[in-house]
Amino acid sequence: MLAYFGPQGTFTEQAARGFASPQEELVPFDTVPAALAAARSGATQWACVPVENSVEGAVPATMDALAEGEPLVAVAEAVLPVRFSVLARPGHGRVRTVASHPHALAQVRHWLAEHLPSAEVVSTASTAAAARAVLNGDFDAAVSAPVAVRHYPLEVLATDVADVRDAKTRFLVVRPPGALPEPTGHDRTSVVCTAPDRVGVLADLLAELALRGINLTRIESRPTKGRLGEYRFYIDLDGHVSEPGVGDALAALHRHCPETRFLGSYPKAEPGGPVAGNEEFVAAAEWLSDVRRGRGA
Ligand SMILES: O=C(O)C(=O)Cc1ccccc1
Repeated sequence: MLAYFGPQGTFTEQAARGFASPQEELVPFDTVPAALAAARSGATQWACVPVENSVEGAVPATMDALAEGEPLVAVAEAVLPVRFSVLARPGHGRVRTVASHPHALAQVRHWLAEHLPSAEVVSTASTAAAARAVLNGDFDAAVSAPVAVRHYPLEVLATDVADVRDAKTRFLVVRPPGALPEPTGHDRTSVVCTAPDRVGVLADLLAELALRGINLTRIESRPTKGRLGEYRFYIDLDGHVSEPGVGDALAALHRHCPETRFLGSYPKAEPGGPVAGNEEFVAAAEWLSDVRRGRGA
């Protein structure tokens, strides 16, 4: 069973269908924390959640829920293009209210200003929650994933709506810690480090990656919600924890930030980006091991 951020008809459902085998049961949850809780408790084996968008950035609910509570580890990612459909009840009158997930609304602001300038814009928990609410008569229109019309009998007012062409959203499939996916040569590793309050800690973290030739693909900070000024750094980098250079770098991050949580090493959805010179790390580790055993110099 695979939990996903629902209800039925979200972009996340679309992403989850890409991972799941045809016989896998997909179970919708109305919030990201609820989908993750299902995987944590063992009610489902996995959970699929949105993590970031190329236009709006991180999905805070996912970031916070992965850094807190029982650990979960990503085993796969998916990147989906996002274009929206605007849906309304058949035979609707003037559109006075339009609803969607905040990430969706942020990506259609110009379209709304041009086509529905007087409509009140309302945030909902997800794009599909907005479609469901339109069906229930709570709002007049929803900005939804194109698949939503398969689940909710609504009229399509517009398709292919997006202020920014080629916007993409990245999703993760997570599960409790277990055997890691095998390295593929095009992997990503995610960690979250809670930074101790000292001078230069962020520079130290970045230097550990740079001096090993490791490509940082993302860094985000979020408050820990404990003390003002206390932050977590979410770091994504190219490579797999089983590679010596990446493993070395993660150990170094842990030395700087004892509160470092491993969030997974998994194949990248879109291969590319420089790969660190793994062979040099392997050769250096073998050389060191020989030296230590008195077999080399
Ligand atoms: O609400 C959804 O459909 C989601 O899966 C989250 C989301 C919202 C906006 C763009 C991409 C994903």
